[in-house]
Amino acid sequence: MALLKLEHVRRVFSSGKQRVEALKDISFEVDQGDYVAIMGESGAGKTTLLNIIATLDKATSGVIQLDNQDLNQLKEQDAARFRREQLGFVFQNFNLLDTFNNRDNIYLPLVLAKKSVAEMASRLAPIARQLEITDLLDRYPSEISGGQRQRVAAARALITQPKLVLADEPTGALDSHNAASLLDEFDQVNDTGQTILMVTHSAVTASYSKRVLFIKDGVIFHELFRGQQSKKVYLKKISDSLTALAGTGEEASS
Ligand SMILES: Nc1ncnc2c1ncn2[C@@H]1O[C@H](COP(=O)(O)OP(=O)(O)OP(=O)(O)O)[C@@H](O)[C@H]1O
Repeated sequence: MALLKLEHVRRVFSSGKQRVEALKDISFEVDQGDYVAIMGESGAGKTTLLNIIATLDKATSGVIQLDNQDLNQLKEQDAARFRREQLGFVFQNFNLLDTFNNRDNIYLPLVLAKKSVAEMASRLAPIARQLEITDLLDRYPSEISGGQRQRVAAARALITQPKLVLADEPTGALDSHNAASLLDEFDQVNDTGQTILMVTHSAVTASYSKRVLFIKDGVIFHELFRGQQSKKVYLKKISDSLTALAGTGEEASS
């Protein structure tokens, strides 16, 4: 059974006479344990889609369900709690609080959920080991590298044991070495059964996923599955698909 289900999702932004149909008709399912990358050119609707799944925005029409719960029907106060308890977020710019040390940054969602210090510590230990940040926990975000900061942010996303991790350009601010090491960690996290949905512009980043959805003008234009292919072959197919995607845009506008 699908963990996340979208059916005919549409999002229209209107202000005055202007009307933008950011998402026209999006349907897809994500099973538990899947690792899905969403790609598409600027303005394709990726952020809009991620915001709707994150309950930060509502669809104009259509159905969005996580674990059979209808997200478009959530009231704002329930949505805040839903986000805290069911979702983990990893952003391009880390979004860590500079006045908190790394441990307290990671604990924050559990503090909001009123968990005990003992429980927070016992949850953190294995995650910190896996992400190789145990020795960095007493330092502040300003005292560690970008790659390490993103691993701290990943720990904060995972510590609530979310049903779904949403990552928005998680490697966008990282050099290729740090990006590769973060994505290796994501792979291991996914191997433990954690479901991940990631928006990225990078074909290399997307090649770590099990499946890529390509969005164009608010619809799903194309889909690739990694299956048993090597990462190299999968990466080539992702790059070719991006070229085809850009090509159809040029044809359409010429
Ligand atoms: N609040 C808004 N009001 C009006 N139009 C909007 C709003 N937010 C997004 N749009 C429009 O919806 C479309 C999709 O935008 P979206 O931000 O989802 O694209 P994207 O694929 O994430 O782009 P990028 O890769 O540049 O971040 C664009 O045409 C954008 O201008």
